[in-house]
Amino acid sequence: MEEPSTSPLPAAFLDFLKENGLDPSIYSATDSTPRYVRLKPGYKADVEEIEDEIKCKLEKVSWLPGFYSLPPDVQIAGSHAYKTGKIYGIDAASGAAVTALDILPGNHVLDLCAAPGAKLCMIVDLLDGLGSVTGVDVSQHRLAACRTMLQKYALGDICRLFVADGATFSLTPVNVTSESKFGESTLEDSVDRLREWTSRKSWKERKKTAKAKQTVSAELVQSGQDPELIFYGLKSGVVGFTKSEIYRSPPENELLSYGYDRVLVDAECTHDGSIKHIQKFESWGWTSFQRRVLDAERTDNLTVLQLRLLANGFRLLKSGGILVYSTCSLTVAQNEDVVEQFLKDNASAELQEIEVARNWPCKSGGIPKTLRFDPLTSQTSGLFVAKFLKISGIKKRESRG
Ligand SMILES: C[S@@+](CC[C@H](N)C(=O)[O-])C[C@H]1O[C@@H](n2cnc3c(N)ncnc32)[C@H](O)[C@@H]1O
Repeated sequence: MEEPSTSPLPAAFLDFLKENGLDPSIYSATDSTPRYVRLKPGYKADVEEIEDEIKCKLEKVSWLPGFYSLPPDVQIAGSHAYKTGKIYGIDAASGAAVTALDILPGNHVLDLCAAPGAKLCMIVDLLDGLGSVTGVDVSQHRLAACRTMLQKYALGDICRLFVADGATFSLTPVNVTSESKFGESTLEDSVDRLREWTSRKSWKERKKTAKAKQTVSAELVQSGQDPELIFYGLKSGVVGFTKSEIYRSPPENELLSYGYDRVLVDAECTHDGSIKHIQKFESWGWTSFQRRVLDAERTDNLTVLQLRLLANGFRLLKSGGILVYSTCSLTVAQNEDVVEQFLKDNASAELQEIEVARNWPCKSGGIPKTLRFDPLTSQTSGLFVAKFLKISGIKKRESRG
């Protein structure tokens, strides 16, 4: 039996903070950190009604359009507004990371670590029905939760979701090369074109799922396995295409023209910036916390994964496109060190100032232009954010003189 913790922060976590040079006082305001909701566009007129229902005022977040804060103890999950998708819970720092992407309607966006999907929903809202979103996650059950969320908020139309390893995912956005795709196919395969997505599975698929359930490791996609398309909306560019057209990986040089306009790499991390996540271990057990968060070998593997995710997301970005890298860890190893190594490896990556961040309540990261949100400074969950532009290598050398 584990000893119940008396301190708000367990000793093991304090050691972790010390080892990583992080000041524990950033968590001192955790109990008063508000919770945040985003109002689905089009429901502004319903704010008063929502306030009446949850018996609490929705305070506008002055620096983030569409966001409202609530006292931390207010429950929204049972409310009609939540159940009908008028509001959804998303931390303001997460909203900031999505805002940094400068999304424009019509953009083709890749979300490389998409589940459970709060940021993906916000991305879809910002696209206003134009463009597409490709969500990728290695975890089947987490991505299934993302699919449920898209359906609940009626946001699935322009989305497709793949269970895949984001470090090797290679599919380009839909529609961009649609003419050439159709051009390559023959009349014979018109019968194989994908129809509207349905949750009803064919006998073959049911058999495959049942088999996968027998193996625990099958829940996470294995490296080298084909991406599994688990959802697509009517306007996501999948309907009417054949599988081979959708699964076509273009040559590397085509990516500069036909890659994604925007890529979000909200990478897997130790989640140490999210005290809510850390506190879950109170019930899960601090022994598993040691194993799942603090283990040095796991952290080393994580930083390798983060760099691979970032590099692959950037590879899939078109020239002139924007990538945002974020983690809810506050360690230098998972943030600034990853960014530094990535910039060394990628001559066409230019770290960008996040212009809209001028009035955001956050600090600069250890590398100029990067940002750090923490509970004390920002009244949000902890988050690191870095924004990159993809330029041509030649231009970068010129601009450095
Ligand atoms: C910080 S969470 C993402 C949160 C999500 N962006 C959101 O806003 O709800 C990190 C995610 O990365 C996923 N992940 C871990 N390894 C991955 C990999 N190799 N490829 C893709 N996703 C991965 C995890 O399953 C997890 O869902």
